[in-house]
Amino acid sequence: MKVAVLGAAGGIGQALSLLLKTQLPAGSELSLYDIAPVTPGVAVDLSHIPTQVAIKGFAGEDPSPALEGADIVLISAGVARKPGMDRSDLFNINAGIVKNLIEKVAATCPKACIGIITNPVNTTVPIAAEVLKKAGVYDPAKLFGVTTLDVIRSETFIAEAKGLNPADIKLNVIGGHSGVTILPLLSQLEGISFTDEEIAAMTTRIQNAGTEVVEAKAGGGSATLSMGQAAARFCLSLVKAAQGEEVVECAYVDGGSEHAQFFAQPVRLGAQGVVEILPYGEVSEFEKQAIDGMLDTLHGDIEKGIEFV
Ligand SMILES: NC(=O)c1ccc[n+]([C@@H]2O[C@H](COP(=O)([O-])OP(=O)(O)OC[C@H]3O[C@@H](n4cnc5c(N)ncnc54)[C@H](O)[C@@H]3O)[C@@H](O)[C@H]2O)c1
Ligand SMILES: O=C(O)C[C@H](O)C(=O)O
Repeated sequence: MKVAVLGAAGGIGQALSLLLKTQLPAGSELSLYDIAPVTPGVAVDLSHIPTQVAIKGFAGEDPSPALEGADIVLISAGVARKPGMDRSDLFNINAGIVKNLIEKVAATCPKACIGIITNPVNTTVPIAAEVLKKAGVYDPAKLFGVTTLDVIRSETFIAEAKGLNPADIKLNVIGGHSGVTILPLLSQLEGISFTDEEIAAMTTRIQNAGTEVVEAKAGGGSATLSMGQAAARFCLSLVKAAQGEEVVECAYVDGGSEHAQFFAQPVRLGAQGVVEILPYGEVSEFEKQAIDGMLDTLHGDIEKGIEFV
């Protein structure tokens, strides 16, 4: 199993690469790519950690050498938010970066599962889909917007609020990955009850959690360490699924929703990526209204990505 991380010298890329170096199964290969010249050095640094995961770093304009033979490609290359910005403000720079990188993925490892972390995810994933379609290699079962950070934040905040172990919290977070398009399905939590006020406040906190980090970092970027953990969890789920384990994760995927072409919801993973896009189940009236309320934004975000390519 070979995993390529594009954007590997960045805040997320380095944290993610560290977690993968220590947690991928023995015999795996890790390939780090970034335009930053430090990237081979990041790989040398990580290579001194005693695990049976081979690691190599690549810098420069062309990611192709890093992509050769990759089974999984995780993309966090691009710019991050500063206070006062929305994720959509990153479109002008990140859309082109994702487009160029996906063209190389299409040419070099067209059968790889691709996890897009680069924001705005609601739009960069449709961009990736269009690029792969143009290259004639699009398999919707293998393209994911990584929304796992919304899931782990929900697990953390709910456990904190209710005095529980976060490991015991299991929930779906659906929609997309920005503001009102992030919807944790709190009504589905078994054995945990919330007042209407608590539901509204918890939903808002989860939706604004990215901004909470951006403001706390005061111009120094957005979530990197928690995102590294989230992306590692998602990647390790893909690896487990490839090895025959039954795994379900929420992700932003193509073609499983009545609401929008791309929608985050639970997906059952297997050796070839998505085996089945699962229904997200019963929702409360509050959640139904929240789904209706996110759709204009989500459709606009998706359209912007499709038009870009
Ligand atoms: N999906 C999510 O939940 C989530 C969470 C946090 C951050 N993000 C997004 O992830 C992205 C990266 O965030 P970060 O904090 O790691 O940023 P960062 O600035 O620390 O790192 C980005 C890296 O991308 C590299 N890069 C830029 N252009 C490149 C190119 N063309 N090819 C290869 N590498 C390139 C840079 O050299 C840098 O090392 C941002 O867009 C951010 O908004 C997404
Ligand atoms: O908020 C951001 O800009 C980064 C990321 O999407 C997050 O949710 O933390």
